[in-house]
Amino acid sequence: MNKKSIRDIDVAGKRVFIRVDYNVPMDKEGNITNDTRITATLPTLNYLLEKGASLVIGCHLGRPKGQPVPEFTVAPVAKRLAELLGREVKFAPDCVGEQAEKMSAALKPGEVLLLENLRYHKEEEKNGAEFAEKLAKLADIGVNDAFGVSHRAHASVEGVTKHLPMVAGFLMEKEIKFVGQAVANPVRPFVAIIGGAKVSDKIGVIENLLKKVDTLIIGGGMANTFVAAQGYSTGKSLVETEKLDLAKSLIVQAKEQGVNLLLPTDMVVADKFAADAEHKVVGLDAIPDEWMALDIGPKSAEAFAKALEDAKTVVWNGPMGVFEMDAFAAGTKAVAKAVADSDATSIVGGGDSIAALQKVGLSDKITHISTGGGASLEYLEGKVLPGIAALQDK
Ligand SMILES: Nc1ncnc2c1ncn2[C@@H]1O[C@H](COP(=O)(O)OP(=O)(O)O)[C@@H](O)[C@H]1O
Ligand SMILES: O=C(OP(=O)(O)O)[C@H](O)COP(=O)(O)O
Repeated sequence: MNKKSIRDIDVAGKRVFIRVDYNVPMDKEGNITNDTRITATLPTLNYLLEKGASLVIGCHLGRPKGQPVPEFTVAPVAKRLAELLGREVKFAPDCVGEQAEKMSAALKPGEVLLLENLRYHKEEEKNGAEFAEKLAKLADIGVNDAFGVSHRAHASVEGVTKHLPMVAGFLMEKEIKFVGQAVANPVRPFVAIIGGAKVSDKIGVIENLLKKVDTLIIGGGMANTFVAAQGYSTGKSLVETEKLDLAKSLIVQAKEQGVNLLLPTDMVVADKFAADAEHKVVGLDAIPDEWMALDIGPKSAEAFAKALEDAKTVVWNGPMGVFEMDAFAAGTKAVAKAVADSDATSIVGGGDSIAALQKVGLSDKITHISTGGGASLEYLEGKVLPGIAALQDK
């Protein structure tokens, strides 16, 4: 890596601003259901603390759209982080401003301060210069250990580096190495699997992925837009109507480029978005008007698993269905098992994808679990991620 890391800087007695990706899955009561994204940063945090730094940690949770929405407070993260570090984690109720400045100025070596959700301010996602400057005031040096957010040119990821020199943490270094290696010269057949719910965000990467992979499997919420694009009626399923033309064009591009594009041929549909919903398996031409597709069906799962049998490189982001509810977890489970059983080099990324893998107990069968979903897809596309580009050169 041609970027500086925390090994290249002296942090003794300094306040270090660390951007992390603690966008962890939570249940309705606000309990963290998977803390991989927190534990993955512990080597960086412990190293800096041992070297005599104090830490000002910035993160986001969900998409509160620039408002202080209580549901998205990172207070539960502060509690879990304190347990994992075995030391007190102070909490600043606003990530910028007088109180945050006072709290960060009072930090002694070895002390840790977690800032409230950065996305409570709209300037974070807009990469506002003033906001970035306010964040920079909180520390002497910056560290980016948030690979999962490095595809976002946000203030705490990109803008802040104009006021605070920023270097890579150990997690960032590891992600760049593993994701980069696997996709630089992939052993073929190379299969990418895309699912999940962030359709408008991630459908854009497919065009470039088609130039790299031999097979592309699409499931989860992402598949519904492709199903609708083929002319089927999708009832109340999650569909990005603005992306229907793009989906149609991607189906054509896959054919032209000789990529084996696998879309679901059957679905598990439900009468509501709930764990106790009435549900059944239907063909694509039989999705009832008032129902929604919440998982791929068994025939699709079988076809996807078959396509993974002889894969040599697999990159996967986004669950095949609403795996958090048992009735809609079978598709994700089947694909996870097929990836685990193959002898491919496998990279599975994304907060919910990691949680899905752990739920089915197959995490240790994956070559690299990446903390970034969208970030690893964009890295795989060959894009320069703004959060990485902004780090100090060696
Ligand atoms: N058919 C579907 N309809 C609605 N939501 C879905 C569907 N399939 C999967 N999901 C949801 O997608 C979410 C994960 O999407 P995403 O954030 O893109 O993945 P990741 O966090 O792994 O990057 C999960 O919470 C899952 O419930
Ligand atoms: O969860 C994340 O991405 P992912 O769902 O692609 O893994 C990151 O925290 C980025 O979040 P964002 O997609 O709301 O910018």
